[in-house]
Amino acid sequence: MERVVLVTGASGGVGLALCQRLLEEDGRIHLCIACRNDQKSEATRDLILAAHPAAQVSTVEVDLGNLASVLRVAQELRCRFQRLDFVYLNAGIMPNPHVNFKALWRGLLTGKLLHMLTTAEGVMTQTDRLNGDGLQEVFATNLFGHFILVRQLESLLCGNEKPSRLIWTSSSNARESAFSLSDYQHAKGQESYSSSKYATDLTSVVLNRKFNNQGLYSSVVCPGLVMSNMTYRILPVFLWKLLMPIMWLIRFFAKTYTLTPHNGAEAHVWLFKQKPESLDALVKYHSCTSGLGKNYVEPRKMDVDEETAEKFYQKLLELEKETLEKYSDLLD
Ligand SMILES: NC(=O)C1=CN([C@@H]2O[C@H](COP(=O)(O)OP(=O)(O)OC[C@H]3O[C@@H](n4cnc5c(N)ncnc54)[C@H](OP(=O)(O)O)[C@@H]3O)[C@@H](O)[C@H]2O)C=CC1
Ligand SMILES: CC(C)=CCC[C@@H](C)[C@H]1CC[C@H]2C3=C(CC[C@]12C)[C@@]1(C)CCC(=O)[C@@H](C)[C@@H]1CC3
Repeated sequence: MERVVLVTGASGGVGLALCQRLLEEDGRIHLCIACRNDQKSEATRDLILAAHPAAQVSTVEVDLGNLASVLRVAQELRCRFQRLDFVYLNAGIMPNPHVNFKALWRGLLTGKLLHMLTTAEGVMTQTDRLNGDGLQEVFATNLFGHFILVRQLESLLCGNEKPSRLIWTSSSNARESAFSLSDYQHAKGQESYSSSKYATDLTSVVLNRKFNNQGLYSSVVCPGLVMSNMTYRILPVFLWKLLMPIMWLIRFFAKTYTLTPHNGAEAHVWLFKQKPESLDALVKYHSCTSGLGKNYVEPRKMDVDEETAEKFYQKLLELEKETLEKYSDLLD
């Protein structure tokens, strides 16, 4: 029986490249692409089929920043499939980004420039806002919508003959100092993206602890710095055009400057081929590209405190309970 693979954020960037690369690895998979609306789904499906005419590609529509939409798509997936083998939790946003060029300059003087260029630590801030569910938009889209999706799909992910896999697109921008248990949605700070990605790392660690014995394994990856819609929105186009030659040069020093979505999907594809039992739940798998363009994967231990992870998970469960009460009419 063919493996069923669900990819969120499949309409562009890393998600679309991942879909194409997965079909190059195994043309027999059933690929289910999740996009925000049916025009995007159809356009994405057509693009994928143009390169892989014999592929089995189906579509679902979900807005991960809208809990009613997440509950509806989970119900639809439960009706359509008996099992999901891989779920790539890849959709993500970084709204209203602001780059602090002075910090980069200071980084140059203090010898921290390379670290800043690869993690954006101290370089980037964002302005977040509340979404229609009354949640912080970045937390809701990058993490909580995906968390609810996973929980609603438990019957398709747990207790199968073969293990099922969750693969979260996190980031090397995930930082403990941007995250706080008392403000886990990051309403008060200006690093909502970093906080949401750290929260993703914590969630994956706990999901492994809770679900490995039911045959569900979770991993986190960082695609490296990829030029995608998300990154292009950070600076004006003319500035990116000026910076591009420098970025290609930086690649000789910074292996996480993968730059293209194809390269960025390296760790995702590598994980597709690994036995889950051989993976380390406390490791993030980074896509890397050498100066000469060779792709490879680098495992790096994550900076996560397991006690904080457990406390955060309890908070996610409380928020989940409130959500399910609010939307009880959408549940079976
Ligand atoms: N680019 C980079 O350098 C890095 C990216 N990442 C992560 O990689 C992932 C993919 O990003 P990337 O490919 O770069 O960026 P893109 O903006 O190209 O892709 C983001 C994808 O997420 C989808 N998406 C956004 N919001 C929602 C939503 N509310 N509901 C459903 N889908 C949504 C987008 O759909 P739509 O087309 O409708 O907008 C799009 O398909 C993200 O999680 C990002 O944080 C991590 C590290 C570095
Ligand atoms: C390359 C030069 C000389 C200037 C570009 C400055 C910034 C625009 C750039 C430096 C570090 C970059 C970076 C990201 C975005 C663009 C930068 C801030 C990310 C935050 C993109 C999303 C991620 O998840 C991170 C892994 C990236 C980290 C580095």
